[in-house]
Amino acid sequence: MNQAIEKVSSQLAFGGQQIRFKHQSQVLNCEMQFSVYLPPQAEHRAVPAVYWLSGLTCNDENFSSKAGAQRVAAELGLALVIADTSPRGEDVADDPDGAYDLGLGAGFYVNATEAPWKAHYQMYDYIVDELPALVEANLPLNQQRAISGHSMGGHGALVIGLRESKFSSISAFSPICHPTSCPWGQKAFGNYLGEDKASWRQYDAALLLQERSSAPPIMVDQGTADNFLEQQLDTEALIKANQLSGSGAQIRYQQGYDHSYYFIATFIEEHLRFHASNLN
Ligand SMILES: N[C@@H](CCC(=O)N[C@@H](CS)C(=O)NCC(=O)O)C(=O)O
Repeated sequence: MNQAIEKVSSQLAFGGQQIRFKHQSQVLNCEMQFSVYLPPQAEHRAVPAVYWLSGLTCNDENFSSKAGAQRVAAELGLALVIADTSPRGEDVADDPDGAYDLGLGAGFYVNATEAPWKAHYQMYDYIVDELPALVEANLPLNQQRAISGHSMGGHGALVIGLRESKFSSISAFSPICHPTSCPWGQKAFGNYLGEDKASWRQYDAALLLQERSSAPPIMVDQGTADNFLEQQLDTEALIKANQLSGSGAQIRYQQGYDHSYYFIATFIEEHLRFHASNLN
């Protein structure tokens, strides 16, 4: 899968480069964009990468412009690989009513099995296989990887990190911890995966974690003033799964923080230092 990537834009930041690329995705069957921060160290050697998965309504630019992650990534010599949240393009299926929680901007990091979604919505394989192969073939990255994300992307990071050994540590902000039992998850999985709920389990972080006897290092931060906490995120399910598995995930409530990028910007430094300590 050694395909070409084309630079769309590039800015200098903290001595490194914040770059946006586009490419034709074989897995998603459409043109995609993603962003990469290359720290200054990447001029001289291949560096490890933290993959970032964003939440509902986002593309690759929310994190690059709002999280303020570049300063610490430059210090630690970490690349940031920032993905989009769904396939894109005029022929890509979307929610018929234009809802924000299904279709464009809401791929949920699953491989859809149901029409009309399955033609493009293969985000699990895109993040696990195509994107790492693409960036490692074209950019000065070594094969050391960590994965992180926010909300729907926190769900994606936990699920992918628990299932795939290629990521050495996992972190999440405000993740959707138990999507098989919340409205966002049930709507998305019902559409993308169909009514057979057995197929949903492979994409539920709480269910995956409780079945594990060990897991990679995990750090989760959840704000107590997050409007989505009660109805959608179910951090308590992840805490119970962590106790059942004994896998030692750090799951922290942060008093007074909400669901926004101000929360992410506050704690991203701790997450990047956590990943760097596990990558080295
Ligand atoms: N639009 C939705 C919420 C969408 C939302 O909060 N998206 C989060 C991820 S779940 C986000 O990161 N938004 C983009 C941003 O803040 O830049 C609503 O109004 O209920």
